Amino acid sequence: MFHPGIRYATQHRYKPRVLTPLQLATDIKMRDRGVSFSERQQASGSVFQQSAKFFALPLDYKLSLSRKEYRGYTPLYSENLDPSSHPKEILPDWRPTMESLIWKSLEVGKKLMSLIALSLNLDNDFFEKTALNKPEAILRLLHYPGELGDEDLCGASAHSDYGMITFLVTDGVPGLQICKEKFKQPRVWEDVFHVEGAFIVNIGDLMERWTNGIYRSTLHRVIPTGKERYSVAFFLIPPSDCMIECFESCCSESSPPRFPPIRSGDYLNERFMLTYGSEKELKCSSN
Ligand SMILES: O=C(O)CCC(=O)C(=O)O
Ligand SMILES: [Fe+2]
Repeated sequence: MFHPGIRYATQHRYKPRVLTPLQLATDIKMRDRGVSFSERQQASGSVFQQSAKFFALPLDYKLSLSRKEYRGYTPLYSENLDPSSHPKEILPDWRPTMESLIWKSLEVGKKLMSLIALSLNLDNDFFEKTALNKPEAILRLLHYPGELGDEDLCGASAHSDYGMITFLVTDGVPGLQICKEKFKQPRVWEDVFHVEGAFIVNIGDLMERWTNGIYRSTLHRVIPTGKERYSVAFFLIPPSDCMIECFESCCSESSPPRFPPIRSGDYLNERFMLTYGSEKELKCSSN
């Protein structure tokens, strides 16, 4: 069954937009969980096939799946649209392909979060019992058409992701960059190299708040290279009623909490509003 908290979104990317990461180019071995390297490659390979088929569909059809809240199709030059139904008749393999990637990514996410919990002196199942017991997850398929020409066009402007962690899979076309020292000027941008079969892992802003900056969300962006590019981002987000408050192990008298406690859903709504500009459209579900 499709988890009610899991969403997928499709997006043509061109214009600057706000979204997050600590970016570790990590090959997470799914073999441990019974998923082999080649199965994982197959899963992301068929996701890219479905993604390309989707973005090649007529615009009218894609617009019929326009974004509601943060789920659905967002056309070029807009952050205002998304789908209420799935392209099931036109792309019969769409749903199983996406669901398969979502569930596999969730398994990897749980495993990674248990290691992060240990590093913070928390029980290894801390996140599994709290933030991951009913997680929100968004799978976002991105398509960067690749034409250059307008100087203002940018793949994705500098941002950090909002949630706990993000997994990124790209088709290998360059463009993704990170800035390791986000508070220093001038910013130094480094290319993130493609590693076949690996996830790029971004730490999101909620982890930065929870850990008082011990896990820092790293600034990233996508610059246009003139080449068509596809990527898939899996955002792992705590349920909206999850309270994000500095962990005891991450603060002390000399290092007091830098961020006030906030509900995950409130934080996300704030950020989505800044990105998309309309409260009504962006309200986070509170399931
Ligand atoms: O396309 C990419 O590689 C990055 C996308 C991204 O940063 C995002 O969707 O938040
Ligand atoms: Fe991002």
